[in-house]
Amino acid sequence: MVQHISIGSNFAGINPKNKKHTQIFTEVVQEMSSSTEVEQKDDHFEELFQRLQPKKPVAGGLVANYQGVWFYAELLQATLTFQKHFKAIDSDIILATMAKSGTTWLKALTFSIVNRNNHSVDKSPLLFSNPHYLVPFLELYLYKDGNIPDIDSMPCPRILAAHLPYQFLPSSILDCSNCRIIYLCRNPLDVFTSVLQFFLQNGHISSPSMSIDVPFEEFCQGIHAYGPFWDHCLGYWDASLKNPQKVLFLKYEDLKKDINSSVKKMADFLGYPFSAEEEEAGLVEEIATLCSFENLKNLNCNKEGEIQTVFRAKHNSFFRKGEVGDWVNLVPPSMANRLEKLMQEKFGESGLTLDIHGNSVG
Ligand SMILES: Nc1ncnc2c1ncn2[C@@H]1O[C@H](COP(=O)(O)OS(=O)(=O)O)[C@@H](OP(=O)(O)O)[C@H]1O
Repeated sequence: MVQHISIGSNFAGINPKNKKHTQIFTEVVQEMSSSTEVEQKDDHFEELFQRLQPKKPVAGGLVANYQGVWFYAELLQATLTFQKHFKAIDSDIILATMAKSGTTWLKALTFSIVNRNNHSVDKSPLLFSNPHYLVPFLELYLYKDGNIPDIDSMPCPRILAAHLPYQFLPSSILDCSNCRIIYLCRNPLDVFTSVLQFFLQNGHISSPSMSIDVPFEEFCQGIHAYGPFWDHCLGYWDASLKNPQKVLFLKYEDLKKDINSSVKKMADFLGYPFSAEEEEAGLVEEIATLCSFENLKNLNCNKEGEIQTVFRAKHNSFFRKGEVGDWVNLVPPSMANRLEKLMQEKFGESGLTLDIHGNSVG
């Protein structure tokens, strides 16, 4: 069945004060993920997944290792569809993260920086729409269930997101295009903690008193969606060293420490630098405040509702604590030391360092 929709709505023309218009944001992206061309379900996929001998980690569904990376079946299928059909164009902006590394924040910031001439901060669509609709996920959302979204009709620059490792991005992103990639990395203990809390909040694991021994062991073995964690970071780290014009490597902890400098850095990298007048008028700070945890968490559009990606997630579950070092409330020091040593060993001579105690270095 081939069903095309045309996405005529230009985000720039939408008035976020108008309730009907703000729904368009959500609906455009929802339609893109559901009523485009649908790829026939490949009977061989189930067979392929079973051949990979999937495991059942304590948290989340079955995962299988495909080309060195752990995937849920639905994710792997969506990734293969994405790789096959996505055609990058030069103006594309790809936001890449390991899950729970600050993706929602990165989406809000990038959307605001790039669209600042289309909407003033007090009329931002972010005030009315969860960031995951404004900047949709590729493999998790747009290409899920065999969908082939009509993303050619998305207004440019298209800002899109993926949790995929660098080498899993389609070749048109990696080789053929000048599109930019921003990668946001976060200390692995906070990632681990955030993932478990997210699963709990969304009912993907049931017991709040569950021991963390087994999920922690699995994390240290790299057995979790998109894992291993260290390969994910290193792929983008190496790419950012080889091609700094194309890949910007950021750390969550650095954003927390100095958001204004980070906003300016992102804007420069993306080719949307702030003018002296904009800086004087305080636009950098305005964007930082708009996208701050406290502001986004308290908006109705983020307090209510849920999004159906490959998984179902409550909007409010993307905004939990937003702190550096919250892992101390979950992970004992002996485990933290183990992970710290593991990271040092895995990162080796790469030059990448993540201070798991929360202070960003390197
Ligand atoms: N604006 C802002 N500023 C700072 N921190 C923020 C912000 N928005 C979300 N968060 C925190 O990011 C964590 C969620 O990670 P992701 O957004 O990557 O989740 S997801 O991968 O998109 O599901 C999650 O971290 P934890 O609080 O540690 O669980 C969120 O609270």
